[in-house]
Amino acid sequence: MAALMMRVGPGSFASGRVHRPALHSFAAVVLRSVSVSATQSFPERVKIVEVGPRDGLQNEKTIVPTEVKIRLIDMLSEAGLPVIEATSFVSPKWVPQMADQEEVMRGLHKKPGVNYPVLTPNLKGFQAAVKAGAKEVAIFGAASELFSKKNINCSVDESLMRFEEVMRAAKQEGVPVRGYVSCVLGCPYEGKVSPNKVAEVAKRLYSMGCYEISLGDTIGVGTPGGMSAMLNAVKKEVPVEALAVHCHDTYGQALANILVALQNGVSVVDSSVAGLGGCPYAQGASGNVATEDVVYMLHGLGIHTGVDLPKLLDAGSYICHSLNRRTNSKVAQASCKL
Ligand SMILES: CC(C)(COP(=O)([O-])OP(=O)([O-])OC[C@H]1O[C@@H](n2cnc3c(N)ncnc32)[C@H](O)[C@@H]1OP(=O)([O-])[O-])[C@@H](O)C(=O)NCCC(=O)NCCSC(=O)C[C@@](C)(O)CC(=O)[O-]
Repeated sequence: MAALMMRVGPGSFASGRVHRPALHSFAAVVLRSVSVSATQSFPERVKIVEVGPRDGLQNEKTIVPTEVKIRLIDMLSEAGLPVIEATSFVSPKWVPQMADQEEVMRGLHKKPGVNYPVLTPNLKGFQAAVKAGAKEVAIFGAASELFSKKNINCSVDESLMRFEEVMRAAKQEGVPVRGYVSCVLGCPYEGKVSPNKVAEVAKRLYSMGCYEISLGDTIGVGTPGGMSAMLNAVKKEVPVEALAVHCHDTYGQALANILVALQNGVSVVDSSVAGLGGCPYAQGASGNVATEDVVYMLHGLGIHTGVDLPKLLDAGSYICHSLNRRTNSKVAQASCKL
Protein backbone atom coordinates (compact mmCIF):
# COMPACT_ATOMS: atom_id res chain seq x y z
CA MET A 1 0.00 0.00 0.00
CA ALA A 2 2.92 2.34 0.74
CA ALA A 3 4.06 1.94 -2.85
CA LEU A 4 0.59 2.74 -4.08
CA MET A 5 0.41 5.88 -1.97
CA MET A 6 3.77 7.09 -3.25
CA ARG A 7 2.55 6.92 -6.84
CA VAL A 8 -0.45 9.11 -6.12
CA GLY A 9 1.31 11.52 -3.84
CA PRO A 10 0.50 12.24 -0.22
CA GLY A 11 -1.69 15.24 -1.09
CA SER A 12 -4.52 13.02 -2.27
CA PHE A 13 -4.83 11.41 1.14
CA ALA A 14 -3.96 14.38 3.34
CA SER A 15 -7.49 15.67 3.82
CA GLY A 16 -8.85 12.25 4.76
CA ARG A 17 -11.12 12.43 1.71
CA VAL A 18 -10.08 10.92 -1.57
CA HIS A 19 -11.78 12.82 -4.34
CA ARG A 20 -12.98 10.83 -7.31
CA PRO A 21 -10.62 12.22 -9.96
CA ALA A 22 -7.65 11.41 -7.71
CA LEU A 23 -8.89 7.88 -7.22
CA HIS A 24 -9.34 7.32 -10.89
CA SER A 25 -5.90 8.55 -11.87
CA PHE A 26 -4.56 6.49 -8.99
CA ALA A 27 -6.34 3.41 -10.27
CA ALA A 28 -5.16 3.93 -13.80
CA VAL A 29 -1.52 4.41 -12.80
CA VAL A 30 -1.30 1.56 -10.33
CA LEU A 31 -3.34 -1.03 -12.09
CA ARG A 32 -1.98 -0.56 -15.57
CA SER A 33 1.30 -1.88 -14.27
CA VAL A 34 -0.16 -5.26 -13.22
CA SER A 35 -2.31 -5.77 -16.26
CA VAL A 36 0.36 -6.93 -18.65
CA SER A 37 1.27 -10.16 -16.92
CA ALA A 38 -2.05 -10.72 -15.20
CA THR A 39 -4.24 -10.75 -18.32
CA GLN A 40 -2.56 -13.77 -19.79
CA SER A 41 -5.02 -16.27 -18.37
CA PHE A 42 -8.01 -13.93 -18.41
CA PRO A 43 -10.53 -13.15 -21.14
CA GLU A 44 -9.89 -9.95 -23.09
CA ARG A 45 -13.48 -8.83 -22.67
CA VAL A 46 -16.07 -9.49 -20.03
CA LYS A 47 -19.78 -8.93 -20.45
CA ILE A 48 -21.29 -7.53 -17.29
CA VAL A 49 -24.94 -8.34 -16.65
CA GLU A 50 -26.27 -5.63 -14.37
CA VAL A 51 -28.90 -7.11 -12.07
CA GLY A 52 -29.37 -4.19 -9.64
CA PRO A 53 -32.80 -3.02 -10.83
CA ARG A 54 -34.16 -6.56 -10.38
CA ASP A 55 -32.05 -8.55 -7.94
CA GLY A 56 -31.07 -5.40 -6.09
CA LEU A 57 -34.46 -3.77 -5.70
CA GLN A 58 -36.59 -6.92 -5.25
CA ASN A 59 -35.35 -7.12 -1.67
CA GLU A 60 -35.98 -3.54 -0.55
CA LYS A 61 -38.28 -3.19 2.45
CA THR A 62 -40.10 -0.13 1.18
CA ILE A 63 -41.54 0.02 -2.31
CA VAL A 64 -39.17 1.85 -4.63
CA PRO A 65 -41.07 4.32 -6.85
CA THR A 66 -41.32 3.25 -10.48
CA GLU A 67 -39.75 6.48 -11.73
CA VAL A 68 -36.69 5.85 -9.55
CA LYS A 69 -36.30 2.36 -11.07
CA ILE A 70 -36.61 3.76 -14.57
CA ARG A 71 -34.10 6.54 -13.91
CA LEU A 72 -31.67 3.98 -12.46
CA ILE A 73 -31.98 1.72 -15.51
CA ASP A 74 -31.45 4.69 -17.83
CA MET A 75 -28.36 5.81 -15.90
CA LEU A 76 -26.97 2.28 -16.10
CA SER A 77 -27.47 2.13 -19.85
CA GLU A 78 -25.81 5.55 -20.16
CA ALA A 79 -22.87 4.10 -18.20
CA GLY A 80 -22.37 1.51 -20.93
CA LEU A 81 -23.79 -1.62 -19.30
CA PRO A 82 -24.66 -3.95 -22.18
CA VAL A 83 -27.27 -6.00 -20.31
CA ILE A 84 -29.56 -4.64 -17.60
CA GLU A 85 -31.99 -7.02 -15.94
CA ALA A 86 -34.91 -4.65 -15.66
CA THR A 87 -37.56 -6.37 -13.54
CA SER A 88 -39.35 -9.68 -13.05
CA PHE A 89 -42.76 -10.97 -14.08
CA VAL A 90 -43.42 -12.91 -10.90
CA SER A 91 -46.40 -12.94 -8.60
CA PRO A 92 -46.88 -9.57 -6.85
CA LYS A 93 -48.02 -11.54 -3.79
CA TRP A 94 -44.62 -13.18 -3.64
CA VAL A 95 -42.45 -10.20 -4.56
CA PRO A 96 -44.40 -6.93 -4.18
CA GLN A 97 -41.34 -4.88 -5.12
CA MET A 98 -41.65 -6.05 -8.73
CA ALA A 99 -45.40 -5.42 -9.06
CA ASP A 100 -44.80 -2.42 -11.35
CA GLN A 101 -43.00 -4.56 -13.94
CA GLU A 102 -45.16 -3.41 -16.85
CA GLU A 103 -44.71 0.29 -16.05
CA VAL A 104 -40.96 -0.21 -15.74
CA MET A 105 -40.76 -1.96 -19.11
CA ARG A 106 -42.87 0.69 -20.77
CA GLY A 107 -41.11 3.61 -19.10
CA LEU A 108 -37.46 2.79 -19.63
CA HIS A 109 -35.67 4.45 -22.54
CA LYS A 110 -34.31 1.54 -24.53
CA LYS A 111 -30.81 2.27 -25.71
CA PRO A 112 -29.84 0.59 -28.97
CA GLY A 113 -27.53 -2.34 -28.38
CA VAL A 114 -28.56 -2.78 -24.74
CA ASN A 115 -30.55 -5.85 -23.65
CA TYR A 116 -33.15 -5.56 -20.91
CA PRO A 117 -34.01 -9.14 -19.88
CA VAL A 118 -36.67 -9.89 -17.27
CA LEU A 119 -37.30 -12.90 -15.05
CA THR A 120 -40.18 -15.16 -15.97
CA PRO A 121 -40.85 -18.18 -13.72
CA ASN A 122 -43.67 -19.62 -15.83
CA LEU A 123 -45.76 -19.19 -18.96
CA LYS A 124 -47.99 -16.59 -17.36
CA GLY A 125 -44.94 -14.47 -16.57
CA PHE A 126 -43.51 -15.01 -20.04
CA GLN A 127 -46.71 -13.92 -21.78
CA ALA A 128 -47.02 -10.83 -19.62
CA ALA A 129 -43.36 -9.97 -20.24
CA VAL A 130 -43.68 -10.22 -24.02
CA LYS A 131 -46.86 -8.16 -23.92
CA ALA A 132 -44.98 -5.47 -22.00
CA GLY A 133 -42.27 -5.39 -24.65
CA ALA A 134 -39.57 -7.70 -23.22
CA LYS A 135 -37.21 -8.96 -25.90
CA GLU A 136 -35.31 -11.38 -23.67
CA VAL A 137 -36.27 -13.37 -20.58
CA ALA A 138 -34.62 -15.46 -17.89
CA ILE A 139 -35.89 -18.60 -16.22
CA PHE A 140 -34.59 -19.35 -12.77
CA GLY A 141 -34.07 -22.78 -11.29
CA ALA A 142 -32.00 -24.10 -8.43
CA ALA A 143 -29.62 -26.88 -7.53
CA SER A 144 -31.41 -27.27 -4.20
CA GLU A 145 -34.86 -28.81 -3.76
CA LEU A 146 -35.75 -26.81 -0.66
CA PHE A 147 -34.67 -23.53 -2.16
CA SER A 148 -36.72 -24.27 -5.28
CA LYS A 149 -39.76 -24.92 -3.13
CA LYS A 150 -39.32 -21.74 -1.09
CA ASN A 151 -38.49 -19.56 -4.10
CA ILE A 152 -40.89 -20.72 -6.80
CA ASN A 153 -43.11 -23.15 -4.92
CA CYS A 154 -42.21 -26.31 -6.81
CA SER A 155 -39.59 -29.03 -6.97
CA VAL A 156 -36.59 -28.77 -9.28
CA ASP A 157 -38.16 -31.25 -11.72
CA GLU A 158 -41.48 -29.40 -11.72
CA SER A 159 -39.65 -26.13 -12.33
CA LEU A 160 -37.87 -27.62 -15.33
CA MET A 161 -41.21 -28.72 -16.77
CA ARG A 162 -42.53 -25.16 -16.38
CA PHE A 163 -39.38 -23.83 -18.00
CA GLU A 164 -39.88 -26.16 -20.97
CA GLU A 165 -43.23 -24.45 -21.50
CA VAL A 166 -41.62 -21.04 -21.36
CA MET A 167 -38.89 -22.21 -23.71
CA ARG A 168 -41.39 -23.51 -26.28
CA ALA A 169 -43.25 -20.19 -26.25
CA ALA A 170 -39.99 -18.25 -26.38
CA LYS A 171 -38.80 -20.20 -29.41
CA GLN A 172 -42.06 -19.43 -31.19
CA GLU A 173 -41.67 -15.73 -30.42
CA GLY A 174 -37.94 -15.71 -31.18
CA VAL A 175 -37.13 -14.55 -27.64
CA PRO A 176 -33.71 -15.55 -26.25
CA VAL A 177 -33.79 -17.19 -22.83
CA ARG A 178 -31.14 -17.08 -20.13
CA GLY A 179 -31.14 -19.69 -17.37
CA TYR A 180 -30.20 -19.28 -13.73
CA VAL A 181 -29.12 -22.00 -11.34
CA SER A 182 -29.33 -20.81 -7.74
CA CYS A 183 -27.48 -22.15 -4.70
CA VAL A 184 -24.51 -23.41 -6.69
CA LEU A 185 -22.13 -23.06 -3.75
CA GLY A 186 -24.50 -23.60 -0.86
CA CYS A 187 -28.14 -23.42 0.13
CA PRO A 188 -29.73 -21.58 3.07
CA TYR A 189 -31.95 -24.61 3.75
CA GLU A 190 -29.89 -27.64 2.68
CA GLY A 191 -26.34 -26.45 3.33
CA LYS A 192 -23.80 -28.07 1.01
CA VAL A 193 -24.75 -28.49 -2.62
CA SER A 194 -23.00 -31.04 -4.81
CA PRO A 195 -21.22 -29.70 -7.92
CA ASN A 196 -22.73 -32.64 -9.82
CA LYS A 197 -26.23 -31.48 -8.98
CA VAL A 198 -25.36 -28.00 -10.22
CA ALA A 199 -23.94 -29.49 -13.42
CA GLU A 200 -27.07 -31.58 -13.93
CA VAL A 201 -29.48 -28.63 -13.63
CA ALA A 202 -27.21 -26.41 -15.74
CA LYS A 203 -27.09 -29.09 -18.43
CA ARG A 204 -30.87 -29.43 -18.48
CA LEU A 205 -31.34 -25.68 -18.87
CA TYR A 206 -28.72 -25.52 -21.58
CA SER A 207 -30.15 -28.53 -23.40
CA MET A 208 -33.62 -27.03 -23.47
CA GLY A 209 -32.21 -23.96 -25.25
CA CYS A 210 -30.94 -21.39 -22.76
CA TYR A 211 -28.17 -19.48 -24.51
CA GLU A 212 -26.43 -18.68 -21.24
CA ILE A 213 -26.43 -20.25 -17.79
CA SER A 214 -25.81 -18.01 -14.81
CA LEU A 215 -24.47 -19.86 -11.80
CA GLY A 216 -25.68 -18.17 -8.63
CA ASP A 217 -23.94 -18.21 -5.28
CA THR A 218 -27.26 -17.05 -3.90
CA ILE A 219 -26.17 -16.62 -0.30
CA GLY A 220 -22.55 -15.73 -0.95
CA VAL A 221 -21.03 -18.60 1.03
CA GLY A 222 -18.66 -19.88 -1.64
CA THR A 223 -14.89 -19.62 -1.60
CA PRO A 224 -12.52 -19.84 -4.59
CA GLY A 225 -11.80 -23.55 -4.13
CA GLY A 226 -15.51 -24.37 -4.17
CA MET A 227 -16.06 -22.13 -7.18
CA SER A 228 -13.30 -23.92 -9.07
CA ALA A 229 -14.63 -27.39 -8.22
CA MET A 230 -18.16 -26.43 -9.16
CA LEU A 231 -17.06 -24.89 -12.47
CA ASN A 232 -15.00 -27.95 -13.30
CA ALA A 233 -18.12 -30.09 -12.93
CA VAL A 234 -20.35 -27.72 -14.90
CA LYS A 235 -17.84 -27.24 -17.72
CA LYS A 236 -18.09 -30.96 -18.46
CA GLU A 237 -21.76 -30.43 -19.36
CA VAL A 238 -22.02 -26.86 -20.65
CA PRO A 239 -19.45 -25.00 -22.79
CA VAL A 240 -17.68 -22.40 -20.72
CA GLU A 241 -18.57 -19.73 -23.30
CA ALA A 242 -22.19 -20.17 -22.23
CA LEU A 243 -21.52 -19.75 -18.50
CA ALA A 244 -21.88 -16.72 -16.27
CA VAL A 245 -21.25 -16.29 -12.56
CA HIS A 246 -23.57 -14.49 -10.18
CA CYS A 247 -21.91 -13.90 -6.83
CA HIS A 248 -23.37 -12.45 -3.69
CA ASP A 249 -20.86 -10.95 -1.31
CA THR A 250 -22.15 -12.06 2.07
CA TYR A 251 -18.76 -13.38 3.21
CA GLY A 252 -16.66 -10.96 1.19
CA GLN A 253 -15.59 -13.67 -1.25
CA ALA A 254 -17.30 -12.46 -4.39
CA LEU A 255 -14.36 -10.79 -6.18
CA ALA A 256 -12.06 -13.71 -5.37
CA ASN A 257 -14.66 -16.12 -6.69
CA ILE A 258 -15.12 -14.06 -9.84
CA LEU A 259 -11.37 -13.99 -10.42
CA VAL A 260 -11.27 -17.78 -10.22
CA ALA A 261 -14.19 -17.98 -12.64
CA LEU A 262 -12.32 -15.74 -15.10
CA GLN A 263 -9.27 -17.97 -14.81
CA ASN A 264 -11.58 -20.87 -15.62
CA GLY A 265 -12.58 -19.17 -18.86
CA VAL A 266 -15.87 -17.56 -17.78
CA SER A 267 -16.37 -14.18 -19.43
CA VAL A 268 -19.83 -13.15 -18.24
CA VAL A 269 -20.27 -11.71 -14.75
CA ASP A 270 -23.49 -10.64 -13.05
CA SER A 271 -23.29 -7.79 -10.58
CA SER A 272 -25.41 -5.14 -8.97
CA VAL A 273 -24.76 -1.42 -8.82
CA ALA A 274 -23.87 -0.27 -5.29
CA GLY A 275 -23.93 -3.94 -4.26
CA LEU A 276 -27.70 -3.77 -3.82
CA GLY A 277 -29.64 -6.92 -3.36
CA GLY A 278 -30.38 -10.24 -1.86
CA CYS A 279 -33.01 -12.84 -2.48
CA PRO A 280 -36.26 -12.60 -0.48
CA TYR A 281 -36.30 -16.41 -0.26
CA ALA A 282 -32.68 -16.78 0.89
CA GLN A 283 -32.42 -15.48 4.42
CA GLY A 284 -29.06 -13.97 5.23
CA ALA A 285 -28.15 -13.34 1.62
CA SER A 286 -26.54 -9.94 1.33
CA GLY A 287 -26.19 -7.93 -1.83
CA ASN A 288 -24.62 -9.00 -5.07
CA VAL A 289 -21.06 -8.07 -5.71
CA ALA A 290 -21.01 -4.35 -6.56
CA THR A 291 -20.72 -3.58 -10.27
CA GLU A 292 -18.35 -0.70 -9.48
CA ASP A 293 -15.96 -3.13 -7.76
CA VAL A 294 -16.13 -5.67 -10.57
CA VAL A 295 -15.49 -2.99 -13.20
CA TYR A 296 -12.57 -1.58 -11.20
CA MET A 297 -10.98 -5.02 -10.90
CA LEU A 298 -11.54 -5.90 -14.56
CA HIS A 299 -10.22 -2.59 -15.85
CA GLY A 300 -7.25 -2.98 -13.55
CA LEU A 301 -6.54 -6.29 -15.23
CA GLY A 302 -6.77 -4.61 -18.61
CA ILE A 303 -10.03 -6.42 -19.41
CA HIS A 304 -12.48 -4.52 -21.59
CA THR A 305 -16.06 -4.05 -20.31
CA GLY A 306 -17.32 -1.00 -22.19
CA VAL A 307 -18.46 0.46 -18.87
CA ASP A 308 -17.71 4.06 -17.92
CA LEU A 309 -16.80 3.86 -14.23
CA PRO A 310 -17.52 7.52 -13.31
CA LYS A 311 -20.99 7.28 -14.86
CA LEU A 312 -21.57 3.99 -13.08
CA LEU A 313 -20.56 5.62 -9.80
CA ASP A 314 -23.14 8.32 -10.48
CA ALA A 315 -25.83 5.66 -10.97
CA GLY A 316 -24.81 4.01 -7.68
CA SER A 317 -24.84 7.35 -5.92
CA TYR A 318 -28.30 8.11 -7.34
CA ILE A 319 -29.89 4.90 -6.14
CA CYS A 320 -28.23 5.08 -2.72
CA HIS A 321 -29.53 8.60 -2.20
CA SER A 322 -32.97 7.55 -3.37
CA LEU A 323 -33.03 4.62 -0.96
CA ASN A 324 -31.31 6.62 1.77
CA ARG A 325 -28.69 3.97 2.26
CA ARG A 326 -24.94 3.59 2.17
CA THR A 327 -23.35 1.98 -0.85
CA ASN A 328 -21.89 -1.50 -0.48
CA SER A 329 -19.33 -0.76 -3.17
CA LYS A 330 -15.81 -0.36 -1.83
CA VAL A 331 -14.86 1.59 -4.96
CA ALA A 332 -17.74 4.00 -4.43
CA GLN A 333 -16.78 4.40 -0.77
CA ALA A 334 -13.20 5.13 -1.74
CA SER A 335 -14.42 7.62 -4.34
CA CYS A 336 -16.61 9.41 -1.81
CA LYS A 337 -19.68 8.48 -3.84
CA LEU A 338 -21.64 7.54 -0.74
C1 LIG B 1 -43.46 -18.81 -9.40
C2 LIG B 1 -44.66 -18.39 -8.59
C3 LIG B 1 -45.54 -17.46 -9.40
C4 LIG B 1 -45.42 -19.65 -8.25
O1 LIG B 1 -46.38 -19.32 -7.25
P1 LIG B 1 -47.63 -20.26 -6.99
O2 LIG B 1 -48.41 -19.63 -5.85
O3 LIG B 1 -47.19 -21.66 -6.84
O4 LIG B 1 -48.38 -20.08 -8.39
P2 LIG B 1 -49.76 -20.52 -8.91
O5 LIG B 1 -49.57 -20.91 -10.33
O6 LIG B 1 -50.44 -21.48 -7.97
O7 LIG B 1 -50.57 -19.13 -8.89
C5 LIG B 1 -50.90 -18.47 -7.67
C6 LIG B 1 -51.25 -17.05 -7.99
O8 LIG B 1 -50.12 -16.36 -8.54
C7 LIG B 1 -50.46 -15.88 -9.86
N1 LIG B 1 -49.29 -16.02 -10.70
C8 LIG B 1 -48.69 -17.15 -11.10
N2 LIG B 1 -47.65 -16.87 -11.87
C9 LIG B 1 -47.59 -15.53 -11.97
C10 LIG B 1 -46.73 -14.64 -12.64
N3 LIG B 1 -45.68 -15.08 -13.36
N4 LIG B 1 -46.94 -13.33 -12.53
C11 LIG B 1 -47.97 -12.86 -11.81
N5 LIG B 1 -48.82 -13.66 -11.14
C12 LIG B 1 -48.63 -14.99 -11.24
C13 LIG B 1 -51.63 -16.74 -10.31
O9 LIG B 1 -52.37 -16.07 -11.29
C14 LIG B 1 -52.37 -16.90 -9.02
O10 LIG B 1 -53.04 -15.70 -8.72
P3 LIG B 1 -54.40 -15.69 -7.82
O11 LIG B 1 -55.33 -16.59 -8.57
O12 LIG B 1 -54.01 -16.22 -6.47
O13 LIG B 1 -54.76 -14.24 -7.81
C15 LIG B 1 -44.22 -17.69 -7.30
O14 LIG B 1 -43.57 -18.62 -6.48
C16 LIG B 1 -43.35 -16.52 -7.51
O15 LIG B 1 -43.76 -15.52 -8.09
N6 LIG B 1 -42.15 -16.56 -7.01
C17 LIG B 1 -41.21 -15.44 -7.18
C18 LIG B 1 -39.87 -15.82 -6.75
C19 LIG B 1 -38.90 -14.72 -7.00
O16 LIG B 1 -39.13 -13.78 -7.74
N7 LIG B 1 -37.75 -14.84 -6.33
C20 LIG B 1 -36.69 -13.92 -6.49
C21 LIG B 1 -35.98 -14.11 -7.80
S1 LIG B 1 -34.89 -15.52 -7.84
C22 LIG B 1 -33.40 -14.90 -7.29
O17 LIG B 1 -33.36 -13.79 -6.82
C23 LIG B 1 -32.16 -15.70 -7.50
C24 LIG B 1 -31.32 -15.22 -8.68
C25 LIG B 1 -32.08 -15.35 -9.99
O18 LIG B 1 -31.00 -13.84 -8.53
C26 LIG B 1 -30.01 -16.01 -8.77
C27 LIG B 1 -29.29 -16.23 -7.46
O19 LIG B 1 -28.92 -15.28 -6.77
O20 LIG B 1 -29.12 -17.41 -7.14
